[in-house]
Amino acid sequence: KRLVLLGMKKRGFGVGLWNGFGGKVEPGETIEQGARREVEEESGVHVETLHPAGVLWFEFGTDPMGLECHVFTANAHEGTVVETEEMRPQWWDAEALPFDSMWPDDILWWDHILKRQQFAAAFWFAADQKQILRQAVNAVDVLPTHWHLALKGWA
Ligand SMILES: COc1nc(N)nc2c1ncn2[C@H]1C[C@H](O)[C@@H](COP(=O)(O)OP(=O)(O)OP(=O)(O)O)O1
Repeated sequence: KRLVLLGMKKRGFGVGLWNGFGGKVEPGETIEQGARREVEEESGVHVETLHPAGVLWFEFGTDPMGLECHVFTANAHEGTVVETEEMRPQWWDAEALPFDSMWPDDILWWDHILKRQQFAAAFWFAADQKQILRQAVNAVDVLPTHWHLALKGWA
């Protein structure tokens, strides 16, 4: 059985939802370095090797600011998983994630992760951040580097 570590977000954006570990990239970091740091800050473990899995674009209502989110997977970690100020961690069966308590886009691309198929997706949410009004999910051979720009002529 494949297990996946998710964290229950205890504060801030997405509070009350199970999610992967992540956050904003800091100045001077690559996206991958930012992902590694966020995993460490939020779960206590070090993940040396990260596999790029997908890229997501989110927009909310009429907010002109979108969010580009890069999804990585890791098959191994060093250290002990701990609860942190931001996340309460729990292992889940990869085939039975708690989608009812996750961001609503997750169920729409998770299958690509299970199949190890890279993907590029975009979701236009209502202003309430709950309902998805429009979506596009595509398997890709090569992950786009500037997804939010590339998708202008795509979705
Ligand atoms: C809108 O749909 C989303 N779906 C999924 N699966 N994940 C999302 C969605 N919107 C945001 N996220 C992810 C992206 C990040 O991994 C977290 C949010 O990160 P956070 O706000 O905690 O960023 P930090 O830099 O850690 O913030 P602090 O400075 O407050 O620690 O959710």
